[in-house]
Amino acid sequence: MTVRPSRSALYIPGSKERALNKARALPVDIILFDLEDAVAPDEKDNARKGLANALADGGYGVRQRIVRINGLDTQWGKADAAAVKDMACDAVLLPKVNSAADVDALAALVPDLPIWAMMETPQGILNAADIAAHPRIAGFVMGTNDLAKDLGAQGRTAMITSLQLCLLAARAHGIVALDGVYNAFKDEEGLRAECADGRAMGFDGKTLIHPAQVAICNAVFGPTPEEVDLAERQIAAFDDAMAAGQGVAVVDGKIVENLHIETAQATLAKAKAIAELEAT
Ligand SMILES: CC(C)(COP(=O)(O)OP(=O)(O)OC[C@H]1O[C@@H](n2cnc3c(N)ncnc32)[C@H](O)[C@@H]1OP(=O)(O)O)[C@@H](O)C(=O)NCCC(=O)NCCSC(=O)C[C@H](O)C(=O)O
Ligand SMILES: [Mg+2]
Repeated sequence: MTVRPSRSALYIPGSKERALNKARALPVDIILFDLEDAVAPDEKDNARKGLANALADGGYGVRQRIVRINGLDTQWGKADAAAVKDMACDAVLLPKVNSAADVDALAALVPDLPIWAMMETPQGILNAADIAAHPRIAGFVMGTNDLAKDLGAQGRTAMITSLQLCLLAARAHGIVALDGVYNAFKDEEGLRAECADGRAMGFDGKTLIHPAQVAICNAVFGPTPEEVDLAERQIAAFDDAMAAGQGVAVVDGKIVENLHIETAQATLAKAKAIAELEAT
């Protein structure tokens, strides 16, 4: 089983040279190089050029490099799409995706790169299944700030239906799903709780805005030693049960069936992939 960890995805403003440099040494799984909301209108053209140069210089190691462009309905979107084709990146992230037709429009301009979709508009959420089914889509990124704005909503509870609709769509179509950002970047306990909530919902990881958030996010979205130990014991107990002609084992007073073994194997595969990543 091949697994690519997607625990932490850090936004880096494409216009901030120091942040672009710092990211080369951060233990983050995904870098979201931003040309959209983190870049002021007057800086857009310079940010596009500076980002292309930073990516060409390299040094981002095995981290997945994803460039968030401006929407194609903005004055910068088409130039971003044209530029991203030649950038040394792994995927392109389209903001404010409303429909699969929006993905078609970018796919026509950028023929080769996988496309990720920001899920952050009411229309986009309602069309999540169609968007996730698009053959070029590789991942969803929740945009909870824009969504809260458009819904006139406040707080995590107001996001739950939208988060779950996107997760259902992502799981139905086998793509990655990343939770939204936690804006209070100095509040470690609040971040930890929201990471745990996102993981419990089924997200693969969380988007971040500051390097100080990376360690907590990686820890919460990675399997704990206890989870690895349980997975190993479940697999061993199930193997013994099968050898004895039984289809069910019992571990820690709970039944273990084939479906639990699939989860246990996924846990071990994720732990192995993280260990390999962290050894590089
Ligand atoms: C939030 C910040 C503006 C804070 O910046 P700053 O005051 O510079 O923080 P620090 O002084 O604590 O920084 C310490 C060092 O870390 C580097 N740094 C800071 N942020 C980043 C980062 N994101 N990536 C890499 N490196 C970073 C600083 O350069 C300092 O380095 P050094 O001087 O060498 O020690 C700032 O963190 C920031 O701009 N964050 C990103 C904001 C952003 O990207 N916003 C857009 C994405 S969120 C969004 O749009 C979600 C979605 O669309 C939605 O709708 O919800
Ligand atoms: Mg947004």
